[in-house]
Amino acid sequence: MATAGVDLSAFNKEELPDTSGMRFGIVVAEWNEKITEALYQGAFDTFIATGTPERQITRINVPGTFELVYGAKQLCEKDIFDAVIVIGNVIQGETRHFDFVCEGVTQGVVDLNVRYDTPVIFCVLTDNNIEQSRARSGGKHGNKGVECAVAAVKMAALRRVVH
Ligand SMILES: Nc1c(NC[C@H](O)[C@H](O)[C@H](O)CO)[nH]c(=O)[nH]c1=O
Ligand SMILES: CC(=O)[C@@H](O)COP(=O)(O)O
Repeated sequence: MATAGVDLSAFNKEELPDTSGMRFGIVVAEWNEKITEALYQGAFDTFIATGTPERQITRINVPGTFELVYGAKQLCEKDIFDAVIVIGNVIQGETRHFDFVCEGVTQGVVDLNVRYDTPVIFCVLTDNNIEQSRARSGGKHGNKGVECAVAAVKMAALRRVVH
């Protein structure tokens, strides 16, 4: 099912656990910052809405999506977060660079989820154009940052159950 027809911002707070005792890390790419800042705000607001104290949300910035993996690795190494979200926006240009950035961050996040006990949530928009990015960062399809924060909360709760 594609994003079209899905509201990425839709969630029922009552169906989520209280996050007052949880800590979340958010790694934000500076490339396409208008998009990544909107994604970050969606994620941050969702954590606050589910009860996370602001002091328990840690943000770090990296230059671009390709560096998200290194940033998330630094947070995972601390082993203090219930979940980490990586936020990026990759937009197709004239060359195949798009493919390699997307492949690199995708495989890197997979590797982090295998190597560390901290769920790393993939909040990377990989779009053909800026219009698609706008639509998924608070536009007609909602905000993927919200969707990914909900995923982070659910995975954090799962991690506590299985521990
Ligand atoms: N074109 C985009 C990039 N490119 C930069 C890379 O992510 C990386 O920072 C560079 O190759 C140095 O390692 N990054 C994005 O986040 N979005 C793009 O559209
Ligand atoms: C994803 C990218 O790195 C890309 O936007 C860069 O653009 P180009 O392929 O035209 O160099």
